[in-house]
Amino acid sequence: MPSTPSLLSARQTLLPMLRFITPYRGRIVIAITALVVVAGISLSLGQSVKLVINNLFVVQSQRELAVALGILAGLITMIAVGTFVRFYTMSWLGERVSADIRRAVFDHLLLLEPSYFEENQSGELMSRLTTDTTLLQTIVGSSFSMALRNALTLVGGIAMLLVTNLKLTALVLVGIPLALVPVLILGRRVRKLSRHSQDTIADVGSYAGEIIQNIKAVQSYTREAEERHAFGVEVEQAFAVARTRIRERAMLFGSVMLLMFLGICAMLWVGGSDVLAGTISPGDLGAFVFYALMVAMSLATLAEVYGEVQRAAGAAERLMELLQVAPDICDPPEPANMQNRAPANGQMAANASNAIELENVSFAYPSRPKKLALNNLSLTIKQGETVALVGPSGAGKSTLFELLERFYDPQQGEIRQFNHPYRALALADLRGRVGLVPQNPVLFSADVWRNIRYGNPQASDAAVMEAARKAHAHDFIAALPEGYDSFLGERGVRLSGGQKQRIAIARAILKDPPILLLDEATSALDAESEHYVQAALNDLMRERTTLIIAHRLATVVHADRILVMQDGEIIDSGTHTSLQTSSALYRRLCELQFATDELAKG
Ligand SMILES: Nc1ncnc2c1ncn2[C@@H]1O[C@H](COP(=O)(O)OP(=O)(O)OP(=O)(O)O)[C@@H](O)[C@H]1O
Repeated sequence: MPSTPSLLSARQTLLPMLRFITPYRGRIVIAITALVVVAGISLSLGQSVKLVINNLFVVQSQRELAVALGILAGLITMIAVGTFVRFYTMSWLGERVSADIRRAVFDHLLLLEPSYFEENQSGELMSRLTTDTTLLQTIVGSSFSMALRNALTLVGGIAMLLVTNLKLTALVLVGIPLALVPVLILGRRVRKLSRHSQDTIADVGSYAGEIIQNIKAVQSYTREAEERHAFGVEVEQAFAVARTRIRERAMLFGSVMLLMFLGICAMLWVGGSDVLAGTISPGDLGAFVFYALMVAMSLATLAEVYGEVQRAAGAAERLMELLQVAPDICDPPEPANMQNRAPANGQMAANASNAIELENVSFAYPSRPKKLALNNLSLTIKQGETVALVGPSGAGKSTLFELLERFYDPQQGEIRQFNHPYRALALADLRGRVGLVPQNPVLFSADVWRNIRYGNPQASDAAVMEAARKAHAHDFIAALPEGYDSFLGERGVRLSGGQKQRIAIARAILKDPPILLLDEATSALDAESEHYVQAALNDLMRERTTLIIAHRLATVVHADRILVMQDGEIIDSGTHTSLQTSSALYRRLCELQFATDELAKG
């Protein structure tokens, strides 16, 4: 989404950026002081050059030459020290500010609701977190101080030129506006191209990310050649954009150099003639050339830095844009006070007999606003009840779970938890009371301890092991190569489906929520796994309000109530026995879904 840079957007970008820089005012003052001192001393070097040349060619005195060189050496030492201080402080600032921005962006991302991530690819967000922040680091850490130093040298240099020789200065000053023309024209284009370039790189990243994640699918369908080609096209597109950008930058840099040095040649011609005619001293011409070179160099550097600033402005724009995305789902200004922040089982307030209520809830996913995933749904689940959800694929069972975790807000109707409307509850309170055991549990690339403790970070080792025991997971964990210290997840031990589920169940046991959302695995587990998972679930469900997306006969038979869903509506409810006579859809589902169970039973 390339945007046209405007003054307004620049201001909108820079203002929020200030909040990241102001905490380090002190260091900025130190850096700028060092910078001004160095620039001042550099400018005075011209006078030393004049002294050295005049002593050498005009006075021809060995002693005075030594004094002039001594002064020069002293000044150069001061420049070295000043440069160290400036360089260190500015680079420190660059690293610090980009680290702060990285953290702020990540912290902000964690607040955004899942639908944001459906619309924005993770690869692009990653690229913003890494590439864009690195760009900003260069700008704060080096480009900014380079720009400031060179701007100072430019102004000081022109002043010194004027003092040294008016006629020659006039020549240089004609060259400067000429050099500024390409800077302004090309600089603007560089900024636009830079944003485009970053976007295409992000596309490359997300493409590769998706393929790597799904490498098995690619290989099993032997689509390597196609993917290679498609990725090649992406990379070449990114290269083409980058090539245009660097060509513009190179032209920017080259034309400034050309114009400046042509100007200096013209000046040497005029000045050299004056020295030959005896109207100015060789020292004056020497100092003048020194200042003119300084002015030329600083102008060239400014042109280059300008291009970089444009690039970084693009990066900053994207980052600040991201920080300004307001989460749609967030805490209310004054959350309802639920007395027990995490009520233990059976300790609920006496009036909280309804654990979950849905009243005329209608919901469509933001990406498919026309299709109602839940249609005018009303439902009350009493505390301690076990309710099974059954229904054909696409009926809205998982959607109901998503709403109960408040990943989305319904467009119509209200959801309540223990008599409090969802929108009045703090998210941490609301989600703290709901435990989810998903069909495909997520394991992080961390050890077993951390994976189970995700349910409750404060839990002691003993509590983690106790939860694992209750989830019938302790024995297989103990048999892992490093027991509870074994790494799971992406780069760790691969666990079977049943084992993963038991880890997820242990996590939920540790969290100890009053409401439980269970999404049973559809894939058949082997008899032994099934037995352990079922035993673990039975332990977990005891004394909790439980809502299960059921795929197994054993589950529905034990449920207090079964809800039959179709097309986002609850079309029937009752017990297994009553539904078998009252609901045709339920009977059909039973025949289809539970056929395997019956088969297994013999
Ligand atoms: N993130 C999403 N964005 C847009 N539409 C979605 C999204 N997730 C689900 N849907 C749609 O919402 C409807 C309900 O889907 P849901 O996943 O709740 O069904 P389900 O009953 O859980 O089915 P299954 O048993 O196959 O998981 C479907 O039409 C589905 O295509």
